Amino acid sequence: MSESDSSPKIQTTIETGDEASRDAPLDARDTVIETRDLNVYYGDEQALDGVSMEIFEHDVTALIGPSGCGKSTFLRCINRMNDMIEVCRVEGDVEFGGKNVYDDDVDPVALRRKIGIVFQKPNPFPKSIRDNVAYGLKIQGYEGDVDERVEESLKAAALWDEVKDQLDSSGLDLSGGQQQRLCIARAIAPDPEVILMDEPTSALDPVAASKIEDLIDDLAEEYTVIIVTHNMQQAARISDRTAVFLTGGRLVEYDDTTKIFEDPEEQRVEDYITGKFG
Ligand SMILES: Nc1ncnc2c1ncn2[C@@H]1O[C@H](COP(=O)(O)OP(=O)(O)OP(=O)(O)O)[C@@H](O)[C@H]1O
Repeated sequence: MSESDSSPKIQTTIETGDEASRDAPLDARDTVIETRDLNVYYGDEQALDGVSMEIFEHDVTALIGPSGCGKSTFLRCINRMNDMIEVCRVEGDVEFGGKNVYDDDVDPVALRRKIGIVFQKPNPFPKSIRDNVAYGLKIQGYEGDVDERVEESLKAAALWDEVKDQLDSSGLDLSGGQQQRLCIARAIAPDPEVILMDEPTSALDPVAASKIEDLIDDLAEEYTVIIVTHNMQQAARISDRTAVFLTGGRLVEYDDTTKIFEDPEEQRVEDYITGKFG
């Protein structure tokens, strides 16, 4: 059986207690993802060192830190994108909705529908706009109205008004910012719980980047968003909580974004944020 036609093994609903929403105070949000003592190696090189962290529902969580400190590695562990890197070895737990995503009975393809990912460089398929968004739906054997879902996803990605009359044109003909929103629509279509974003605006001009930032705020009404960014102003602007990774793949401080940027506990974090290194 191929990965794509196997039935979803990952739990697809998250047990939440009280009605959680973006309006809930930060300390009242439910845990969606929890890592415990996560260690990741590429061959002999350790990229993450004992990372234990909870991600909360409807949060925008920013992962910041200097180059090579393991932010992208951490992000890719959450939906098992690191499985595709042969030399990569993961130890420890990554729980999503209470289930360890590294358990043998978890289907990584089903997991990636629940935890979508958007990369730094927009990477639409060389297909029509419609087919780009419908791609995941077709793989999962979606039984609803595909065109309706494509429209909903493009609306949720703030792209519908710009492309509704050209759904059969190639996704590659769009501008960089539009291509990135198309990739966001593609991630949204299978109805995920979590959207991972790895520096989603760093390849875009400031206007296109600002549109994506606004969109992230809207997306958090519906989804949980985890974003890697090198741009500290961006982290401060758009995130609820910020995790600071430093050299050696260690999570050094994780707190409400305001606390991290205004009054961090760790001198090293203050030094990093104020530009003393990094
Ligand atoms: N595919 C890979 N094969 C081997 N080593 C890797 C691979 N990907 C990452 N690494 C190493 O793991 C460490 C962490 O890299 P990672 O890309 O996770 O850091 P990062 O904080 O996201 O960096 P950046 O901000 O530059 O994107 C680095 O030393 C990097 O060289």
